[in-house]
Order: sequence, then C-alpha cells, then structure tokens
Amino acid sequence: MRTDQPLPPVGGLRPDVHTGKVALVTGGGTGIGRATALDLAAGGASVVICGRRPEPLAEAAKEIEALGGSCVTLSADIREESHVTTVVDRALDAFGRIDVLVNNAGGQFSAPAEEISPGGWRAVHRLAVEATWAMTREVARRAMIPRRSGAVFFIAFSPRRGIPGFAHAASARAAVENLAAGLSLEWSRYGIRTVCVAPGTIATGGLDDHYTPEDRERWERSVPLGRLGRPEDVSGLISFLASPQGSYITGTTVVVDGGADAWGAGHPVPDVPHHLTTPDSSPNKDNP
Ligand SMILES: CCCCCCCCC/C=C/C(=O)SCCNC(=O)CCNC(=O)[C@H](O)C(C)(C)COP(=O)(O)OP(=O)(O)OC[C@H]1O[C@@H](n2cnc3c(N)ncnc32)[C@H](O)[C@@H]1OP(=O)(O)O
Ligand SMILES: NC(=O)C1=CN([C@@H]2O[C@H](COP(=O)(O)OP(=O)(O)OC[C@H]3O[C@@H](n4cnc5c(N)ncnc54)[C@H](OP(=O)(O)O)[C@@H]3O)[C@@H](O)[C@H]2O)C=CC1
Repeated sequence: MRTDQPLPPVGGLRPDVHTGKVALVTGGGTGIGRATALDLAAGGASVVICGRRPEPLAEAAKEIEALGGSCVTLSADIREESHVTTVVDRALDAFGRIDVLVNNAGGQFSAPAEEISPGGWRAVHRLAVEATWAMTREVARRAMIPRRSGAVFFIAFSPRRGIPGFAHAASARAAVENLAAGLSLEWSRYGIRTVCVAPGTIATGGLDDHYTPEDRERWERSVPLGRLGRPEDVSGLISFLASPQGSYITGTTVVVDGGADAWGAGHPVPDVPHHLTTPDSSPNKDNP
C-alpha cells in the first residue's frame, strides 16, 4: 500500500485562509477528523474537537497547539442530546462563534444484511444520521442562523451505489447525502452551505482496527489510482470547501476516492442461483 507519506497541512491554500473562523469537528481526535482539525487549524481556524475517548483528543490538541493553533477538546458521546448541547455550549463559551461544522464522527461493523439485528441497525443510524442531525440543528440554530453564515460538512461513503456488508451504514450515509442537498434549499437563505464529502477507503487507524489486511488489499485493487486514500486527501478537500474558494459549492456531494466510485463495488457480484433470476427455470413457475 502506498499511503505512507502524509501531506503537509493546508496543501496549496494560504496559511491564513481560515483566520478568524471557528471549526467544530466531531470525532476530531483520530483519523480523518484529526487530519481535518489540523488542516483547519493550520489555516488559522480555532478548533473544537469532540469524541468519547479523552486520550486521542488530548494528543490531537497537542499537535494543533504545536502548529500555533487554539484547540478545545471535549469528551462527549454525540448520540446523547445533552452531550450535543454541552459541546456547542463549550464551543461558544470558548470562541463565541462556530463557522464550520464537520460531522465526521461515525462507525459501523460489516455484516450480511440479513444478520444485522434491529439493535445493530439502530446503533449505526443513530450515530450517522440522528446524532449528526442533532449536532447540525444545534449548531445551525445557535451559531450559524443568527450570524447568517456557516458551512456544514457531512461524511458519506464511496462507492455510493451500495456496498456488500454495509447495508445499514451505506443507507445511513445516503441519508446524509440527501440531507446536505435538502438543507441547501432551506438554509442558503441564511448564508449556510451544506456539503457532503464521500471518501473512498481511507487508510486510518479506524480502518486498521476494524478490517482485515485482506479487506484492505481487495479495496485497494478496486481503486483506479491504485492506492487507498490518506486522511489528508479528505481533510485537504474539506479545508478547500470551507475556504472562500469553495464558497459557490453547496447542496452536493464531492467524492474523494481515487476513482473507486467510477468502478463500483470493485469485485464480482455475489453468486445467485440461476433459477432465482431466470423466470423460465423457476421451480415454482407452474405452482406460484
Ligand atoms: C470494494 C469496495 C468496498 C469499499 C468498502 C468501503 C468500506 C467502508 C469503509 C469505512 C471505514 C470506516 O468507517 S473506518 C472507521 C471505522 N470505525 C468504526 O467503524 C468504529 C467501530 N464501530 C463502532 O464503534 C460500533 O460498532 C458502532 C457501530 C458505532 C456501534 O456502537 P455501540 O457502542 O452502540 O455498539 P454496541 O452497544 O456494542 O452494539 C449495538 C448493536 O450493534 C450490534 N453490533 C455491534 N457490533 C456488531 C458486529 N460486529 N456484528 C453484528 N452486530 C454488531 C450489537 O449486537 C447491538 O445490537 P443488539 O444486540 O441487537 O442490540
Ligand atoms: N476510513 C475510511 O475508509 C472511511 C471512513 N469514513 C467515515 O469517516 C469518518 C472518520 O473515519 P475514520 O477516521 O476512518 O475512523 P475513526 O474510527 O478514526 O474515526 C471515528 C471518530 O468518531 C468518533 N466517534 C465515534 N462514535 C462517537 C460518538 N458516539 N460520539 C462522539 N464521537 C464518536 C471516534 O472517537 P471515539 O471512539 O473516542 O468516540 C473517532 O474519533 C467516520 O464517519 C467513517 O465512517 C467514510 C468513508 C471511508
């Protein structure tokens, strides 16, 4: 795998591109969220990051402060509405505004669709859709609508057509893609942009912890550019979208996946018994 060279923060953007802005990144202690918090801070934004575990948050804050940035960390489970309120309280207490919200926290497990229990389905949708909406609503109402400005990002998946083993997760991400589109119709009048970013498979600790090397090799083979993504491939895009250069982009999904969405699931469709797909050979044809 050829993803080992991290990119410097803020790639080609000016180092003061986000100066004066405040960004809230959920799940900002690790992986894509951490890279995004670093990129936004390297562009001059003050950053608030939250997640359940305090340790990764503290480490990310140290890196941000080493860049000369300001970072507030908050240990919170965003599935709890009271935690969402507390995160927004803390961000507003610390910096007085929130200009950019990156709804990055998310997670799932891989399982055949028919084996996903109602509780497992709910756990994934509760985080990816309900908690994301709760945070978005709170930030919009308290920080963005009153100032008539803001940018909200949602994280989806590529490929976008469906992914075997991810029925719950891929459908949840389709919901947030639609949310980005729908909110742009309602919130452009408040100067709020809503954009969905759909990463392909990105080499993060989260991926290492939850998927096998075989999964990764298979995914790598399905990427036309021939490598998995780096967290910085995603964070650089978000930093651009949050900048003035991105100010005409809203209500859409931007895919960052090395071309994977152009190829689809990237492996043969699962075997299906012939008689189930050919009406003439159905065993029940004469006896429906
Ligand atoms: C080729 C191109 C392709 C390309 C393919 C691209 C692949 C996409 C790549 C994406 C990569 C990433 O996102 S990498 C980032 C990954 N990070 C993660 O995914 C984090 C790991 N996941 C989690 O934290 C959790 O699983 C999460 C889903 C959020 C649920 O958290 P909870 O604390 O609520 O979980 P629990 O309370 O333990 O369980 C809640 C319910 O879920 C069920 N559940 C939990 N784990 C389960 C499991 N492994 N299998 C079945 N069921 C499970 C439990 O039985 C419960 O159901 P009941 O018993 O019925 O109540
Ligand atoms: N890596 C990939 O290939 C892809 C990832 N994605 C998505 O991008 C996002 C980031 O993924 P990645 O960086 O790889 O993975 P990580 O597992 O590193 O990131 C997930 C982050 O979300 C936080 N989080 C999870 N649950 C909660 C919660 N209930 N409340 C608050 N924070 C929470 C985690 O912190 P903590 O556990 O401490 O709470 C962690 O920091 C996720 O939504 C993921 O599904 C999308 C496409 C591809």
